Amino acid sequence: MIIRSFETPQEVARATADLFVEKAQKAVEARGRFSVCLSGGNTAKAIHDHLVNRTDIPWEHTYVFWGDERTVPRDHPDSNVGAGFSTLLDKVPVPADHIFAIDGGLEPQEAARTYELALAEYFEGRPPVFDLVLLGIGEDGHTASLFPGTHAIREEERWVVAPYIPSKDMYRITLTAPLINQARLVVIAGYGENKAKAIYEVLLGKHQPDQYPAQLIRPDGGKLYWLLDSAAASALPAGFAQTA
Ligand SMILES: O=C1O[C@H](COP(=O)(O)O)[C@@H](O)[C@H](O)[C@H]1O
Repeated sequence: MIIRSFETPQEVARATADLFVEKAQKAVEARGRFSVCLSGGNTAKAIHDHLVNRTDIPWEHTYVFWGDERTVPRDHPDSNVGAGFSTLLDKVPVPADHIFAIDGGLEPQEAARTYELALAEYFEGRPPVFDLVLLGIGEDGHTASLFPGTHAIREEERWVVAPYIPSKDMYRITLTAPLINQARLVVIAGYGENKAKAIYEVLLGKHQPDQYPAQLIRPDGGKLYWLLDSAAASALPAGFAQTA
């Protein structure tokens, strides 16, 4: 695991975009395609702002998925898929048939099953291995839509589930930790002092994923990067995170 801290959120977004580009180029060189999973939230939007300006991404060989979605249609302001389009995919030349959106407008369990089928088809029945999974972190320690105290965090078999989230009073659709952990690279990006305590607990606290689900993210054979701004890293001991 590599933990880096940067002065500003902008630098976090730029560093994440740099890893995206590096991984995309290497994946296309090695396997002819790059499979990436996007996240939602403000952190994702800042990363997308950097990605739209890059001219060195092999978009025509890129395949796009999402790590989680809210149970709303794509044109709803809360939709992670909608935000992914408006902040990134509408602005870059990814072929439309390379985009695999979670359908938040469906009944939640059906949306989860439908996405599992889409993954099975894309990965030709083999366990999905994404080249890159981008994740955020919430101030309650959630990542993707793996929220504290929900059944999703104990899931060991399914690839996609649709838990009810009491703190949000809604269902979410989310990839599960075992699926995310098969990725070649996972990047958890976060900024803001409001996340500092959760980040400390995830990285240095007692192992209690039921309370801090981001503790479940430990890629099996791949790499994990935490990219934080100085505020998000402020509860970590000096020297714990590498500074840029
Ligand atoms: O609800 C969600 O929250 C996390 C973190 O969002 P942020 O706005 O604090 O960056 C996000 O990664 C996840 O995809 C989203 O659905």
